[in-house]
Amino acid sequence: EEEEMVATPTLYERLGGVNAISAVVDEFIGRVAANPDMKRTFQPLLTEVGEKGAASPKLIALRQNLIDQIGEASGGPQKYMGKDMVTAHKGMNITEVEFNSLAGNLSGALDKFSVPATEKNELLTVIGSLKPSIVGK
Ligand code: HEM
Repeated sequence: EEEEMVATPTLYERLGGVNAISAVVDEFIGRVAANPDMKRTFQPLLTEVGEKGAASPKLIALRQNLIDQIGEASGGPQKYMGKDMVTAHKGMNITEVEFNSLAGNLSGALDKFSVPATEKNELLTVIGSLKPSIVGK
């Protein structure tokens, strides 16, 4: 009898690769920008985007960092080159309420693209695991 060697697709592949992840990140950023809970911490970024629009270097860097971070964390070829999560959020004193509000924006972005529950929960679990490095730093 022949043995079938079928590789289990990575979360990255099941999400649809870099194009699908980029679309989710763009939707996520739009939701975060419109979320009143995010105003406190994201004001400097929002101000720069107000001045420079889509050419804002902060916005461009954050978008790329998020694509790389989600790509790498889900098993894709990307390499996250941003700050570690503690350093990136140091001094912000991010609360659990703010963290959960942002996670809700990611969840909404995944729903917008009809990402199935299995993949959605896997990604939210990966992101949720970063909470101790982000809240209260
Ligand atoms: C799991 C959840 C989160 C992830 C994966 C995440 C990821 C990131 C990444 C990759 C950066 C860029 C780091 C760099 O510049 O090298 C960043 C910056 C930042 N994060 Fe988060 N973050 C999360 C949660 C939060 C929350 C809950 C808040 C606020 C309520 C927040 C506020 C910020 C702000 C204000 C910046 C700086 C943006 C700028 O460049 O102006 N983050 N985050």
